[in-house]
Amino acid sequence: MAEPHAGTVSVEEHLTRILAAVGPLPAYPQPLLDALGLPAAEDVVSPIPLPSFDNSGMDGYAVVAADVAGASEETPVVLPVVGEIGAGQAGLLALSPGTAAKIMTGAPVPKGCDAVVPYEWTDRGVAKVTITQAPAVGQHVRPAGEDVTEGDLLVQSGTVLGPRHLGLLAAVGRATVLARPRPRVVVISTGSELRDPGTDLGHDSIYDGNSYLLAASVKAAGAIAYRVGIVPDQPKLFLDALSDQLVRADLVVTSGGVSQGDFDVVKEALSPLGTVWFGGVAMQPGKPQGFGVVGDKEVPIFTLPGNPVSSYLSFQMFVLPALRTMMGRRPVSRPVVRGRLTRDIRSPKGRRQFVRAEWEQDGGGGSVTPVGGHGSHLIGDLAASDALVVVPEDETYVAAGSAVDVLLLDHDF
Ligand SMILES: Nc1nc2c(c(=O)[nH]1)N[C@H]1C(S)=C(S)[C@@H](COP(=O)(O)OP(=O)(O)OC[C@H]3O[C@@H](n4cnc5c(N)ncnc54)[C@H](O)[C@@H]3O)O[C@H]1N2
Ligand code: MOO
Repeated sequence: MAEPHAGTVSVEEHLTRILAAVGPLPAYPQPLLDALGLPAAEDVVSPIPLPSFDNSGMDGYAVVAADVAGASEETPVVLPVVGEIGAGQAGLLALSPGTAAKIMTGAPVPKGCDAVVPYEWTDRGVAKVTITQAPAVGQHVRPAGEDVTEGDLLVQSGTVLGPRHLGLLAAVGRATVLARPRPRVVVISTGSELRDPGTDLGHDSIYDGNSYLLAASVKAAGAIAYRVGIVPDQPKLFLDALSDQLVRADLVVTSGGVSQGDFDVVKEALSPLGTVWFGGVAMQPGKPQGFGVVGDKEVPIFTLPGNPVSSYLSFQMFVLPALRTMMGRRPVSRPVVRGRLTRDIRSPKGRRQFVRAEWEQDGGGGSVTPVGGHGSHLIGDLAASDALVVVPEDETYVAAGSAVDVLLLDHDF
């Protein structure tokens, strides 16, 4: 892990320290459905061709095309029916000239057969069949290897596995695919004022929104969230909860208790360990931050500020890139797009400000409208937003109409 650093740092400096301390989790063969949304950690080549054998594309009769070449309504061809071939029940291995066999869609075509006559071109006869239309050579026969050849590269390492990839891997017989596991993330909310949603609220208490905000963000990132119950502002209880949870954690995220208060439990509990840095990052919201490692296995821990918007933003800027690194996803940080600002913005000097906003796509670009105030407690405004306008540290005013950097919060990347 990187040496703890003192004082206020830039967003980039903080992120660089984090990414230096977090690496990809070791890949292992995962059942296909567990790998949905994860990048493949191997090049997958096909062990078999697809189709894997010549098979019928229609329900009908397997024939030798030359036998029925002259068939028409006026000059029907009658052939004896010598057998029936259902999908997955191939009895007949070869077809003699001058005969026909019933065949179902997907069933292997017998040797000697080079066309299938669909039922609609026949009288559907059982002992003998009358054929009134001639198939071309090869018609309705789906040849082996038409789709995929043995040895074809099906999925390149790094491809994020979606339904179509997983369907293809199953179709060639793969039961598992090598992928990095989803990080298991323990989310702990701290604060003696917190109550669980669904319980009664005292005059001085609030509902614990953050553990839901953060755990849902973890899940949205493709990782596994373990939301731990609320921990009151007592360092011993916090350390107990943390050590109970470390056994199942690849990463820990806490909320609250990291600024300058008299009861800042996370800072008080973890500072003596010497493995977690606490300090300011030059951003708003989200100035008070902490990052380091805990436990024998040096599990990375992010101690995020308690104000809901600060917590969410810190997740987006720091935790999300760490999780994506662990899963092997690229890019690790949300891409910046450019948009046109519809209203003036004021911003504090020396801190990069992230302004909650609504994005409106128009043609090739988009416009972006700030939502609500700057306060980092305004979770209502956060929920009404789907974008963040990024105002650089040295700018204190951005005029309506300016082109600005924007982070789109609901975009998959
Ligand atoms: N004297 C100073 N005070 C504060 C400073 C400072 O520099 N000097 N920084 C302010 C900033 S900026 C932030 S951000 C907050 C961060 O404080 P903490 O991380 O210690 O968080 P708490 O004090 O525990 O809580 C802050 C705020 O958020 C509410 N909260 C906490 N947890 C939750 C939760 N799970 N769900 C919903 N809301 C939560 C809490 O009730 C407080 O209102 O510090 C400033 N103070
Ligand atoms: O930095 Mo705090 O997160 O502004 O409210």
